[in-house]
Amino acid sequence: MLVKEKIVIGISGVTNAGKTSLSLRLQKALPNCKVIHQDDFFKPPEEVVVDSNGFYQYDVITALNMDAMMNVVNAWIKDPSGFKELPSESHITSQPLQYDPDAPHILLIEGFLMYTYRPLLNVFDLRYLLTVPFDEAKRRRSTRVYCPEDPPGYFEGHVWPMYLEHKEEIRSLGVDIEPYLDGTNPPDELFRLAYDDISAKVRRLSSGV
Ligand SMILES: Nc1ncnc2c1ncn2[C@@H]1O[C@H](COP(=O)(O)OP(=O)(O)OP(=O)(O)O)[C@@H](O)[C@H]1O
Ligand SMILES: NC(=O)c1ccc[n+]([C@@H]2O[C@H](CO)[C@@H](O)[C@H]2O)c1
Repeated sequence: MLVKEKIVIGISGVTNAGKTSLSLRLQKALPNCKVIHQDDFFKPPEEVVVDSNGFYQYDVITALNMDAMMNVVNAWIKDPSGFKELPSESHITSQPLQYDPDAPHILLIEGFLMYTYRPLLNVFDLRYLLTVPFDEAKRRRSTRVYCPEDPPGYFEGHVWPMYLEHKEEIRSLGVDIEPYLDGTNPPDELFRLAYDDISAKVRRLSSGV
């Protein structure tokens, strides 16, 4: 008998910290686990504000369709084993890769801007933050192609300052965060650190001891 049958876990952190890679690995290893990616809910460019430098303001909450994201989250909360009420399952991984009828359902939500958005903040049972320093985040980001592409100076002029503001807001709100995960760990080590911490806490939350 489970004390808690549904557990929602946040994997947040700066751009390119490794959130997507880590979440997909965790999904393969955790029982009854699905993943939602916040990046799937960006508004189209024509709905994103452009500042006086010509920078699209992508790294703020208004660039995301959070109502649509909350609809998917709430659909999982209502019925973690199916999404019959949604027209499409495209914004959530379709099926868990590990089944265990005696284990709770787990939802991993990964995204860069989640712990200052109150409707989502209150849904999490566990909140993780992946950190990487400025130089590493910038280096990794320079290997990626976003749509629209990052213009010169975008990382220093928009992405990183917005991240710092977000981190400060998390601190000032007093949001509870699990021990930070160091995203500069090699992928296997990072996975092991996260998996061990999450599985111990899921066991504790679901059994009530
Ligand atoms: N532990 C790691 N060590 C080194 N590089 C990593 C690690 N994890 C991911 N990467 C690399 O960093 C880049 C970003 O990874 P990933 O997409 O998982 O991060 P993210 O935090 O989801 O990024 P974004 O917020 O931009 O979507 C990729 O090029 C990936 O190969
Ligand atoms: N997915 C998108 O529409 C998009 C477009 C431009 C930039 N981004 C970046 O994604 C990161 C979060 O993963 C943010 O740092 C955005 O700048 C996303």
